Amino acid sequence: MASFKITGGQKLSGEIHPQGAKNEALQILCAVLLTPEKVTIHKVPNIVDVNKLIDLLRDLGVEVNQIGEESYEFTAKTVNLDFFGTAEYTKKAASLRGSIMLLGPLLARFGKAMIPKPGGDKIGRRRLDTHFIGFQKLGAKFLFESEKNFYHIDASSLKGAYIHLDEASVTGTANIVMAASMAEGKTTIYNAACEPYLQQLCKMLVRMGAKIDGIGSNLLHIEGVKELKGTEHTMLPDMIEIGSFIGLAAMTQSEITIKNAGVEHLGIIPETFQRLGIKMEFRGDDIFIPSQQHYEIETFIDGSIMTIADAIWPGFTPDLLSIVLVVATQAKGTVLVHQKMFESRLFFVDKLIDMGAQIILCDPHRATVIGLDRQINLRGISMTSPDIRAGVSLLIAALSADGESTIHNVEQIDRGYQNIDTRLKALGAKIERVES
Ligand SMILES: CC(=O)N[C@H]1[C@@H](OP(=O)(O)OP(=O)(O)OC[C@H]2O[C@@H](n3ccc(=O)[nH]c3=O)[C@H](O)[C@@H]2O)O[C@H](CO)[C@@H](O)[C@@H]1O
Ligand SMILES: C=C(OP(=O)(O)O)C(=O)O
Repeated sequence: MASFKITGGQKLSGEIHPQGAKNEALQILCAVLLTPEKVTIHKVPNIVDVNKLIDLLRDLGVEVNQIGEESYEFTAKTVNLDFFGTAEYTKKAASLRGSIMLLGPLLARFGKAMIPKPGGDKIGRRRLDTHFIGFQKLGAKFLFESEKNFYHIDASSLKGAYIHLDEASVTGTANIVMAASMAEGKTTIYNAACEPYLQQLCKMLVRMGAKIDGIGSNLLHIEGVKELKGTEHTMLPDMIEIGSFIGLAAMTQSEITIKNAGVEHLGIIPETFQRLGIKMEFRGDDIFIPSQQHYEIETFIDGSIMTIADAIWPGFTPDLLSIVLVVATQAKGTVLVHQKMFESRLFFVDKLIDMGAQIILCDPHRATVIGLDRQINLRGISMTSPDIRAGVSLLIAALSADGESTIHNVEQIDRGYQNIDTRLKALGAKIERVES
């Protein structure tokens, strides 16, 4: 397990380039299985989860060719379905969440697929009903081997259907869209998730020959086609990284420019940080965050305490709530952070409390943060990163704190942030990676 040793209290400065979006990459990589033709993908982030998925594609027989630092060609001419039966598949597929999206394309193209219970962050219950109910509506048969935690799906042919999703699941929508893109006839998906990741996936599928209407909304109409062809795709900048960098700049009083941030795709993210009082300027497609000694959390119009809650897109993504929470610890004012989707994502606040933050964990979903307005600095401690976003929040807290901190289990952070220590060191951060 690797750790970061961090000496806090340094102001950072300079430019940072966001990586390609992790959660988009996981969808796009699975989609290469939909065609025997070559798919070229750019801005592929070099992060653990994405590299694991590329490895899995290779194991499944996909020809993988890295043609640049962040660019790959994938050709799924033949796919080795026997690999499903191997212990290696079980081990690898179970180690990340994104592997669940192998199912849709495999079902569409080969009529069968199987997967162990996927991994990903342990942030509460992460059910998969939406995925399997959707496949069943398209005519697939579904079997769950509970002793092995293994899901099997079979469909001699998929037929278009009307599907009202029980919840707007991000990966569930991606899976069903990919399966429906080659099903016979028309599929309607209502209550679809429409995060930029999904908009990007749908646009890519359309370039491959799919017929999809309603992209960007929660009502998708898909007319199945017999085959899909190759294409080229470029990932958007990672909006969660961008939000993390905005929070990092404010918390450490740093002047940072986030280059080529894809501002038009960030939805309500910049505005949410602005409501915490953080100043930023949009310079073309860059976001400039000036060094700020103080930032003051707004109240609602009636003077009541601000609540920041997650919601499905175009609401505020749950993946940035941990960052909002940590940034609020040094703001002036009070905010209620309400994590509606996941029930174990706020428990990391006990570490922030140990560092001196004023937080009341009201229940597993809600935490009230009373900002210190820099009257007291956080103090460095030793801690363990419980999940990817809490990990980065603790890193931000440690970079702003007095003294030294150690963050263990930084593999969690590496799942989603490309060379984060090296990139932050280039801005002046004091971080040392210690392998043990
Ligand atoms: C690999 C990947 O892309 N992971 C993302 C994906 O996970 P993933 O696709 O696994 O998450 P889902 O969208 O399925 O659901 C997330 C959670 O929200 C709940 N839920 C969802 C929809 C809804 O209308 N109501 C509701 O309560 C679900 O029960 C679940 O607990 O989307 C999540 C929600 O944006 C993000 O946190 C994850 O980073
Ligand atoms: C929860 C996340 O990832 P995953 O779904 O891969 O666990 C995340 O990216 O914040």
